[in-house]
Amino acid sequence: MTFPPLSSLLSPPPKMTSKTDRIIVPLDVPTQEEAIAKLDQLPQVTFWKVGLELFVSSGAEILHILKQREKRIFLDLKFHDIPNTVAGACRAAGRYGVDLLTIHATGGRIALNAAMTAVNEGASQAGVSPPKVIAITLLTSLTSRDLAMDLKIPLELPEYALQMALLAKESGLDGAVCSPQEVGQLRDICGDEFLLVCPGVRPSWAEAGDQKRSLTPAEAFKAGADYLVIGRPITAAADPVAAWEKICDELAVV
Ligand SMILES: O=C(O)c1cc(=O)[nH]c(=O)n1[C@@H]1O[C@H](COP(=O)(O)O)[C@@H](O)[C@H]1O
Repeated sequence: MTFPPLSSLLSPPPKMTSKTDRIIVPLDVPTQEEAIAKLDQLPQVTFWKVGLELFVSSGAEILHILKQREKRIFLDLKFHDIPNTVAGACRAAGRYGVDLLTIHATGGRIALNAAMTAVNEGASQAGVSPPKVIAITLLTSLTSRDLAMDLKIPLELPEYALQMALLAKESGLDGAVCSPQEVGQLRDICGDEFLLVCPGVRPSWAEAGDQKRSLTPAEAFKAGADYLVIGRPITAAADPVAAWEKICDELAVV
């Protein structure tokens, strides 16, 4: 008799979860104290992202704090290195018992394979569920011009993002990170089981900032995103609670 993986018991699949539980808010702050202040300010947020700024400045303790509060955790460290180094980092990250972990697809097939093996080893050593591992396709701050002129990639941007997602899928990853502008195409081609997480989401009333390929939250879900990452429109708003509620209200009517 086979049992479902523990991770699927802990985190219901996106299609069974409300849209607001599928919004991930990043803790893009320089100190643990500021991160805790955000958690206190927005207790209704169920899924938080810990990224490079907070993890490099404050370490892993914030992960334990989030677990104590029964939050889901996206550990967004965007690993990008040779296979041996990526595997070592993934083995360590697999021990934390987080829900999502990022790695750059451009690390290549061998690094992606090694990441999956290592994350499972780390999780089983620690007796926790392994995170879903998702690949960065093309950062949402980049434009078609950047791709062609600076990165010298001779593909149209949507085609490049798709190829990176397919590489991740063939390498056994659980999903990909993409902009909302590419998510529809990736959903059609990669299928319903492939997890698609979209940052670069902007309500119509929010500043774009450094995000270059945005859609609104409603448009991003409609196009096929499983999860949205929405930061500054909420966290940098004059009233973050009001901004969160406004986004939830806008999603409730679509
Ligand atoms: O992996 C990510 O989460 C990520 C990938 C990407 O392509 N673009 C992107 O913006 N992100 C992250 O998503 C968050 C977006 O934050 P805001 O631009 O403030 O909404 C940041 O924490 C980024 O690090």
